[in-house]
Amino acid sequence: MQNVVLGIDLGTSSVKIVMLNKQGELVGQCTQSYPLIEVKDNFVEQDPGVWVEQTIRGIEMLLQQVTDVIVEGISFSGQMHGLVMLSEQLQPLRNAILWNDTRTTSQCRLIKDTLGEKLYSITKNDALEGFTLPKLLWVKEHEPNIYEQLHMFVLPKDYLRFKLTGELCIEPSDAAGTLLFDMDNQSWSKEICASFNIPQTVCPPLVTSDQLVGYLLPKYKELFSQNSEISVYAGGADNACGALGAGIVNPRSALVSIGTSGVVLTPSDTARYVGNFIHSFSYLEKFSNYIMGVTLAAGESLRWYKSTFAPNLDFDNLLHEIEGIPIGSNGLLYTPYLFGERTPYGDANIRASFIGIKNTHHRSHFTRAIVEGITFSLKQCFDLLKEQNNQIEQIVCIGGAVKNEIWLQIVADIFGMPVSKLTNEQGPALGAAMIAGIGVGWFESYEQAVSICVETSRTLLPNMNNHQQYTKYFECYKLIYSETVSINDMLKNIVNEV
Ligand SMILES: Nc1ncnc2c1ncn2[C@@H]1O[C@H](COP(=O)(O)OP(=O)(O)O)[C@@H](O)[C@H]1O
Ligand SMILES: O=C(CO)[C@@H](O)[C@H](O)COP(=O)(O)O
Repeated sequence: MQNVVLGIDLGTSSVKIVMLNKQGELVGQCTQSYPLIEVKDNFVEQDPGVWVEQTIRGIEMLLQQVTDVIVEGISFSGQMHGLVMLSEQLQPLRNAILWNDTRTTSQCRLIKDTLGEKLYSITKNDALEGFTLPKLLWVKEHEPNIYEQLHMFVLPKDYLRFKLTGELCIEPSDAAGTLLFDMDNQSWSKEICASFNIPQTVCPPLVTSDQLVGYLLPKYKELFSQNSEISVYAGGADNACGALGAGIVNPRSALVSIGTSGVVLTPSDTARYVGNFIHSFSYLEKFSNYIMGVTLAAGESLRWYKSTFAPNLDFDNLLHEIEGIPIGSNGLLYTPYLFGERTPYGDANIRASFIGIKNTHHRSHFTRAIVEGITFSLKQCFDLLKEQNNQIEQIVCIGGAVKNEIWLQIVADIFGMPVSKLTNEQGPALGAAMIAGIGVGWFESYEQAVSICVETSRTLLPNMNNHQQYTKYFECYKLIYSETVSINDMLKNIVNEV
């Protein structure tokens, strides 16, 4: 019998559950997928009930694989910003509206016009379509009968935790992504709530990430063959947990996460507005912060491309064919703007392009261009973070894409820096398990948890010849946005007219 904790990461494409022991070893892991509900352009939703069902299914599967364990605690990580609206009976009033849903451009304009400079001084962020407040205002405007029934909103992992414990709360790393949070005071902003006539009672109670918030409800505890209670700790936003799970605890390192979204993140001493659509959010410890750039459709670009043009191949076979293709895909460039883009453009209208197609290009050139384009987009984020933090000397890469070493080498070559991968690339779920480990008293601090649980498995060095070639392509890549922005605006108008 060994004692373990569980980390549950409610990702966009799937829930990942890991089981961690006190020595920092993963003794089991399991993934369960769920679909996006894309009702129309710019609308991306999920059914919160499915998150709960798939999590329970995942726990059951994990307990079949790994027996003879006593689970001491559980904690959570989750996709950020998603709006889950609860009625007075604490039932979801509609599907969750996700972080990559960009229907809220006019609500973002309203937020900027109403708050002016206060938006930046209070939230330290721009008003972006993916954040939670614009979503609330969209529902208020377009579905007033639903908005009237709102008792409280929560974010995805907070809903899942609520269903498993009966306790409702949120913690600063996710509250920071709502645009209703006062970053300096680490509290809900009375001023922002009042500006939009939002009663502060709809904001969930704030706790800290490693705080004990309740126990697993009896009907779920029955899944585990143990008598002792299972303690539940709040957890954090997926990018904060991913950074913890990757050992990013000081500004000398940066995280590159390539999941559905792409993220480049580095810790920051202060909470401050940066500009260029760099996000500035709370990390897991009180008054700790990070800054990050986000590519909306990173892994999602490859998923979309594979399902549309190579549905019968798995990711490994699809990516295998890019090995023989030259750097720059023989002059083919891709911009990953399937949902619009956050950093550095903050533009929900822009759409993806392939530029430079010629009759000698085969599918494998397109596949390589997709991978290179996603990575160029992350390099743009990285360059902006470097302007803020010139101490970065180490990059750790996590997320689904890390399964492929060809892609990881492309990251090292485009960034021109060594890139490390971890023994366990499930960064956010590991980070959540580490929070549970701190909660149950196994680890004294986040730093100690990192030293026990995080292990680099391999560091890929950049090929500087390749980097130089990529630098030329990168200069072309950066021009595509400004060259295509007005075409995409025209196209949007035509589509809307038809
Ligand atoms: N074997 C693989 N090789 C390269 N990329 C992969 C592989 N498997 C999955 N991916 C990429 O990882 C993405 C999913 O990453 P993941 O971290 O699970 O996302 P999320 O946390 O958003 O659910 C997929 O969309 C795909 O682009
Ligand atoms: O919106 C953001 C960050 O601001 C996304 O990074 C989401 O948090 C989803 O993450 P993944 O599911 O892609 O890991």
